[in-house]
Amino acid sequence: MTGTESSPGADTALWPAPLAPGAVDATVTVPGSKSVTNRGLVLAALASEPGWLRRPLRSRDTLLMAEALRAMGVGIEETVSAGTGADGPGEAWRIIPAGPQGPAAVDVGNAGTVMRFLPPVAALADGPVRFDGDPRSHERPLHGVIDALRALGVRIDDDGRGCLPMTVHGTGAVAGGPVRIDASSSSQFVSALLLSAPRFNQGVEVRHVGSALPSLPHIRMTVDMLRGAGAAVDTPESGGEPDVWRVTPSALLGRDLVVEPDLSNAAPFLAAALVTGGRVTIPDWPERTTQPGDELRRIFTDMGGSCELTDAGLVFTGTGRITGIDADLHEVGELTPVIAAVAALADSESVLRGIAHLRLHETDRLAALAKEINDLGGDVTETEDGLRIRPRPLHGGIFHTYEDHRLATAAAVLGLVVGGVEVENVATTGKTLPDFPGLWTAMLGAGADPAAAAAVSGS
Ligand SMILES: O=C(O)C1=C[C@@H](OP(=O)(O)O)[C@@H](O)[C@H](O)C1
Ligand SMILES: C=C(OP(=O)(O)O)C(=O)O
Repeated sequence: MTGTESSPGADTALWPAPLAPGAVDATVTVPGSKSVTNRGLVLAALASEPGWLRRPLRSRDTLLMAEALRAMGVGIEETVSAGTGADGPGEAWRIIPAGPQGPAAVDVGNAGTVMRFLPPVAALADGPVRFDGDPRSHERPLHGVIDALRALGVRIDDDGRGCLPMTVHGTGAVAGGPVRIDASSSSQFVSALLLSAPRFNQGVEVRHVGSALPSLPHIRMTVDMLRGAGAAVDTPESGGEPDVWRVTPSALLGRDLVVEPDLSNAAPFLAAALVTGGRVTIPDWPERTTQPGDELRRIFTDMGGSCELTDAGLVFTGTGRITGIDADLHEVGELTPVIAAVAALADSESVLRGIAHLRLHETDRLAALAKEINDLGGDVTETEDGLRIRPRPLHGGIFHTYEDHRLATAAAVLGLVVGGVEVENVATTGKTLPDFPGLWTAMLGAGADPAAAAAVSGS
């Protein structure tokens, strides 16, 4: 497998988003979590014994992570497990730790998790590791990781902008110790340092200095998974200082981990129930999780739906009525595009706050959402830290996606109830969601007619 085989490239093809034939009523099995899969791969690669990842996400971001670890000498075998119950049947990856070794070359694509989580791993390699990726990877911030590793004694050659491309000159060991970083532009800086820290000679003490950290649930996920692999971690929530995390040096255990469904990628499917007044069931929704997507239960309930966690999974029901919200999405920023799409279809204004850092995601998500929804007749304005969305009747047209998977799924939600929405480069959803168009049309069943949407737009 390679990460590049599902690369979105500069695809300008248009996908006629299918109109919903009526109220959606479907069960949708959502593939595994990107964030859990990529943390699981890194921790397994640094462990002192082999481990398993079951039901891993197989998408561009996770295949790039696997390829990069292989390039550094880690063994990753893909098997199909025939077991029953929680551990099978299904795909399972066996990870055999080795190295890490250089020289190696890593293609990060546009995966934040790969470009941020792997430089500390490369610092432990016994040779140089070159990092490069999509053009957008040259613009996404990496200074928190670069500056921290340099402060910990690691040599890095870059062009001085705090971004890719760069080469990390691993020497086989990292001293570790205390480090201060400004992670206000991405929580992934903190997660990156913590994930490799058990293998640093002195572990690490990461102190965030700067304005508020985004995406705290993702840092909790990092801590939770580190502890699951046997690491000792002190956090602000476990009685430590605010904005300080400490990891003690230790061996990491090889785990047998079942990856939860990607709850952020459940967003468009739940939104389909909300905007069509239908019902969608997502099997295997965890009772407890660190995934930010769990907040969808509260957010989409506030927007007019209702949900119940049953033995069959999360059952989410819409009434057809959609209410605007005033919400701080600072901790759950990756949910924004789909929430913005739903808000554009609501019966009252929405204000989405606390998400200025989305300007540095796959694309400038605030600018892109405002432009694309407005081009369909909407009224979206950018605020200093988010979006103000005043619902207006929308019409069909091309929705550009800027190689951003979440822009494409947001457009599909609009297309359920707005005739003639055409989504540019829907293949970009492959960053985290394999075969999104297939899952989407299966959800809509036989009644969905993509041609109808294409006909309305005159394409
Ligand atoms: O650690 C992770 O797995 C992620 C952290 C968040 O990044 P930021 O803190 O950069 O927003 C999130 O948006 C991203 O999709 C995944
Ligand atoms: C911001 C995201 O991804 P990344 O891991 O590339 O930062 C995202 O998936 O919404």
